[in-house]
Formats: sequence, C-alpha cells, structure tokens
Amino acid sequence: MISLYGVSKRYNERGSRADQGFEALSSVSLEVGQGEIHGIIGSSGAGKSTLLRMLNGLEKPDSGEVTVGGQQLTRMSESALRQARRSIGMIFQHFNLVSNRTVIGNVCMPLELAGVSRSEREERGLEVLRFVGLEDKAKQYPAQLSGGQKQRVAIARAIASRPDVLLCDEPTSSLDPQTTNGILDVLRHVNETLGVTIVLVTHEMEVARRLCHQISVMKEGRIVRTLTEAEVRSIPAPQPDLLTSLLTGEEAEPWETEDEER
Ligand SMILES: Nc1ncnc2c1ncn2[C@@H]1O[C@H](COP(=O)(O)OP(=O)(O)OP(=O)(O)O)[C@@H](O)[C@H]1O
Repeated sequence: MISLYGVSKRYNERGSRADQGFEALSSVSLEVGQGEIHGIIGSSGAGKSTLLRMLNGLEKPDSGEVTVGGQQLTRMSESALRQARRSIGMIFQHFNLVSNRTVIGNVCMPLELAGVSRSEREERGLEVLRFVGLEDKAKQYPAQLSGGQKQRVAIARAIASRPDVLLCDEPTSSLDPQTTNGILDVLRHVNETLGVTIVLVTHEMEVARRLCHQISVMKEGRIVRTLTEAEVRSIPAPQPDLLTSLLTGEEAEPWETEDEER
C-alpha cells in the first residue's frame, strides 16, 4: 500500500550551498502493507514528521520514490496530488480544528472541498461522528470539547472522505494516559472496521506497542530497525527503556518469540 524507496531530504538554510544544511532523511526505505498499522518511533529530531509528510506529498524528497496506493506521489503535478490526498487522511497532535466552525462543520470540511452535496455531507458527517461516539456533540464548538473529544472529531474529519490511508502525527501526545487509550481504541476501530492502513508517528513506545502491528525505529534520519509483528506482540509491557536501548544498539532482545496478551 505504501512504499518509500531511497528517500532523502535535506533542509538548507536560506542562502547556503546545496551540500550544506541538515539531512532530515537519509536514504529511507519502508514498506507498509494494506490494512497494516505501522508505527514510526524515535527521539525528537529523528525525522519522523518529515517522513510522514512525505506520505501525502506535503514534503518532497530530494531523491527517492514515494508510492501510496499504487500512485507515485513524487512524480505528480500539484493538481493530481490534491486529488490523491483525498484518499490520505491526517491527524495531528494539536487536533487542528477550525474554532469558529461547529463539530459537524469541521467534519464536513473535506466533503465541501470534494464538492459533495449538502444533504450527503450532513448524512456522512453524522455517520462518522457516530463512528467515533460523538454524534451528540455535532452542534457544539471545539472550545466546548475535551482534548480527547477534539481528537475524535479530527479522526471523524479525516475519515469522512473515506480514505485508504490515515497518517497520525503524535495523535496522543497532548492527552493523559486514559484518554490516550480511548483514542487508540478509536484508531484500532478505524483500522479493523474500515480497513484503513495507518501510519502512526510517536515518541512513546507504549503507544506504538499497544496499537501497531510493526514498528520502525528512526535515528538521525534513518530507519535503524523494524520490529516485526511477532516482536511487537512480545514486547513485555510497559517497556519505558526499550526505545533508548534500541537507539543505542544495546538492547538485550527483551522479547520472547511466542505471542503474549497485549
Ligand atoms: N522546514 C524545515 N526547515 C529546516 N529544518 C527542518 C524543517 N523541518 C524539520 N527540520 C529539521 O529536520 C529534522 C527532523 O525534523 P522532524 O520534525 O522530521 O523530526 P521528528 O522526529 O518528527 O521530531 P519531533 O519528535 O521533535 O517532532 C530536525 O532537526 C528539524 O529541526
């Protein structure tokens, strides 16, 4: 469903030479299968968000190929890219809701842009709000909602246009542990019920462990390790030091190979 091949990205200071600047991604290759939930984990500045933004064309690689749903984003015109983005939803750490629009108004925004009729918008908007458990909040404004409810609205907005892929950039980083669990349940529901492929960026191993089928570990612009489903399922919970030991290459392979209850 998603494939990155040899993707590199350098951010240059204004006026600097092309070979100066900072290499945020360095020849990254990654495959994410249809229906998979793939975690991208790493410390701050590792290149996680840059990689995620490659997957909807918000960021262009200097070299390499990015393919999503059989479409090569790297070779597309801006108008083709806008069209392709309709099948790629995205949610963010700070929800990015429009404050002067109601909940249903926010959820229907992508449908308005896609030219869906008013009556169908209302119907689909309420349908996705029901899916995330917030149908009763349709007429409220974002300021009247808790953080967890705002993220549910953002998820409803992202799935309203029935995407094949959902990109999640630190979706639980502003939330307390209990609310985080609720959001992870909603994302699992999106994956299992709607068959949406999910790529989740996080710096919290516990979040990745609970939700993801596979987890790629990033360090200094590279994927240094991808944990298979069997490895992820056998990480004993909670494992606060695992990310540090994976990054330093000192991990003592703490997981067993047989499946464990999550
Ligand atoms: N537009 C930009 N211009 C210049 N440098 C950038 C830009 N965007 C990101 N960077 C740099 O690229 C590196 C990777 O950034 P990125 O946001 O992808 O990392 P991250 O792993 O998501 O970090 P965090 O967890 O802190 O969000 C960082 O050093 C960052 O400062």
